[in-house]
Amino acid sequence: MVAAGKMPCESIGLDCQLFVSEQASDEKRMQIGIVIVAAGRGERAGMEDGPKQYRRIGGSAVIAHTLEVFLTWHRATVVVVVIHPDDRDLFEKAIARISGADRVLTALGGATRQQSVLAGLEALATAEATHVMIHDAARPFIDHALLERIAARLDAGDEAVLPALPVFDTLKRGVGGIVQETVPRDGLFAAQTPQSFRLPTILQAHRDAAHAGLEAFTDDCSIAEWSGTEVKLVEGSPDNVKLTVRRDIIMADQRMAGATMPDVRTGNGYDVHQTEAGDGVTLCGVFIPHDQGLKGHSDADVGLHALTDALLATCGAGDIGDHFPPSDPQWKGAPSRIFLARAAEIVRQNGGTIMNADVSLIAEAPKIGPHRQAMRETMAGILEISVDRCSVKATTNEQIGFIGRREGIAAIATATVIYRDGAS
Ligand SMILES: Nc1ccn([C@@H]2O[C@H](COP(=O)(O)OP(=O)(O)OP(=O)(O)O)[C@@H](O)[C@H]2O)c(=O)n1
Ligand SMILES: C[C@](O)(CO)[C@H](O)COP(=O)(O)O
Repeated sequence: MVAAGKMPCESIGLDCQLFVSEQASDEKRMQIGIVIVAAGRGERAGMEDGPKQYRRIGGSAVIAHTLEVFLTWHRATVVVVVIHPDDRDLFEKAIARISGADRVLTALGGATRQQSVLAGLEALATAEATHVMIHDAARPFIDHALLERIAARLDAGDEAVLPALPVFDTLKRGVGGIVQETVPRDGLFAAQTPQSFRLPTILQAHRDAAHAGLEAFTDDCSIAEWSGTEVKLVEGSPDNVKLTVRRDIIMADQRMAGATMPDVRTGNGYDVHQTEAGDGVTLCGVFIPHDQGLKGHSDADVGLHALTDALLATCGAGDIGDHFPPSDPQWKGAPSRIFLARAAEIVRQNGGTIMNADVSLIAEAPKIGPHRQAMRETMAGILEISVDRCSVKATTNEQIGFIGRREGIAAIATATVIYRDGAS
């Protein structure tokens, strides 16, 4: 249905590219651009932890959730995000892991939401869009079903569309803590976003309002109403709440966390060391008396080396040689538990929880079975996880090849890690 392509553009704020999609013929007449306003300070939510649109809910910034919904909606052509000039770093960090984020255009916002929207509309006007959906970054629970309901109204020719829900509470007007009157709620609706328009209509209305010095509009439909445009109501979504106060963010975090798919990653590792004359080998942290030793810069523990690589692989952190180069004399004869502990630390620093560690040892001798439990307990101790999450298996090489000739011992390992925030 949609073939996405890139088109270079002049960025207003940051380097960027426009996201352009070729619509199927039935939708070709309409190009729906998106403006997401994210330049507010979020004072009502408290500024101690930064503007609310960059606070984390369910492991990602609020704005990342919002943006993802639009970037994955097949009818969105151009996406403009309006940011505060002080928030460039916060924005880039927040969207770094979103697929398609490199195709987002940014503009710089103003002191009021109204000014920020106008900046976004002006940016959109330079791109190919016939219609626009204007959305609050602070409404991360927007969904495709609501976008489709609104788009259907635009397809039908409506100039201005407002998603809204009827007000169910009894409404009071109060002054100084005293109720003055009960306000009839019949016909009253709570306005949501994305408020959606034919682009030339709302752009002109916004420009006219600004020229007239009218700066107190809190939403875009008010401006359309002021300009004499008929605004059609569509049913909003009860989930599409705006995060306004601190409690909203806490609730949103709990809700997102419950809904977020776990980010489960697996990594594998392999290691081999040559045998040499000696009196024993260290495998998975356990010394086993034997008629051979293992040659290596450290203690040559192939099991823990393979597992170290497997863990590093779950967060793209390179391999054991990157962190503990064999050329570095400080690792001479080092116990390999140091390497594994460091890999576990790196995983945790990236937001990972180690779920499982599995090592297969491939050795003609010594016999591993009698030591397997001690090995599992050693691994569990180093990784600080329970023993039932650690596994050690062993096999001979059926007397074939270098392992079969007792010239070396090898290990392969698999690690499973769940990441909360996405590894960085
Ligand atoms: N100057 C502004 C003010 C608001 N917004 C955006 O408009 C949306 C809705 O505004 P609101 O919830 O009022 O956000 P804030 O202005 O940030 O909040 P507060 O009034 O509590 O400071 C938010 O996504 C906000 O970032 C904006 O882009 N530019
Ligand atoms: C646009 C809006 O989200 C619709 O409900 C709302 O008007 C923003 O107003 P606020 O007063 O800045 O919260």
